[in-house]
Amino acid sequence: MPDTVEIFEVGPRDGLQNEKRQIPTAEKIALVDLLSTAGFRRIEIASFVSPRWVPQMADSAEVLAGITRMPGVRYAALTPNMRGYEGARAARADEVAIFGSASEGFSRANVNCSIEESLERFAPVCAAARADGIPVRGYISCVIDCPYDGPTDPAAVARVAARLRDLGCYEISLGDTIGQGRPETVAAMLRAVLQEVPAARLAGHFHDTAGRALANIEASLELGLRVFDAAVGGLGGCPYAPGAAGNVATEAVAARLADLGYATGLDREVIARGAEMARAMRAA
Ligand SMILES: CC(=O)SCCNC(=O)CCNC(=O)[C@H](O)C(C)(C)COP(=O)(O)OP(=O)(O)OC[C@H]1O[C@@H](n2cnc3c(N)ncnc32)[C@H](O)[C@@H]1OP(=O)(O)O
Ligand SMILES: CC(=O)CC(=O)O
Repeated sequence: MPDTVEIFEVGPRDGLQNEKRQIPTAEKIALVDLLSTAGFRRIEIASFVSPRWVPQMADSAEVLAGITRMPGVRYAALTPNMRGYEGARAARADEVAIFGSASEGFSRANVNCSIEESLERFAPVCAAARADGIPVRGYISCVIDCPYDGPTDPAAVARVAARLRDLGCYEISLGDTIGQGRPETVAAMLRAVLQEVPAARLAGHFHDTAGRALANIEASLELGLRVFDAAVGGLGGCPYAPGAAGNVATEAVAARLADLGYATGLDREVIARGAEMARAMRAA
């Protein structure tokens, strides 16, 4: 039996959030509906953040209302605070994600508060989600390098990971937001985090800015990670992380995992069509 690796598709959220053209809601829904037939178990499609900060995600409730929900697929949404959580719950997101940072500079630029203040905002979100039976995923951005503060100390990532674990996140996704990781720096960061959180509750989230995302995924596989975030067509970036190029492309991760002998359960032909659709959305 081949070892199984899950790809968590984030294209409709992380992929599209940075696109300059306001993509019509119908196009987003069509992309999600296609991806829903590819075999993903989780797809991140929405973000209940300030529409002034991220205008592209302003139609998140309409996207959640318009998709055809595929049984067995969980549709996820980012929720930075209680207001975001209430929006996601009303729109029937199947799971939510809180998103913190390992670096103070990025925390301030992205969510307008310190790391500690962001964790204070997340606490009621996690409590409410627990009461509602909605799973919460946690992100940590800038786990390797920060566009404002420079290299990130692995111990800082481990500290935030422990806090997200204590808040009840079922999984913590480690974001190399500006794609500067190398296999050796990724391994050093993971060794620190693994002191606090087991590999079974971690995911890798690599941007391909420097073309090393696949090598960084391989380094993470060696340390036991079996979930990786990716975006069809390599879409993506963060409006508050200068230099953050696209997420690692889902089709490239699926191909590399197949070459390495891992099963993903994905239909690569559907993913290829999703990648084409994503590229057309970007080119329009
Ligand atoms: C690496 C990544 O890709 S992470 C994802 C990309 N980054 C993001 O999505 C971060 C976006 N950031 C934000 O939306 C903001 O920084 C916030 C909402 C998290 C915090 O902003 P703050 O200014 O500290 O919040 P504050 O509570 O003072 O509200 C500011 C404004 O946002 C609105 N707001 C606050 N929370 C939300 C929310 N969840 N949804 C919609 N609007 C909101 C407020 O009503 C207020 O509106 P106004 O400007 O019309 O008066
Ligand atoms: C929240 C994210 O999208 C993670 C990251 O890229 O830092």
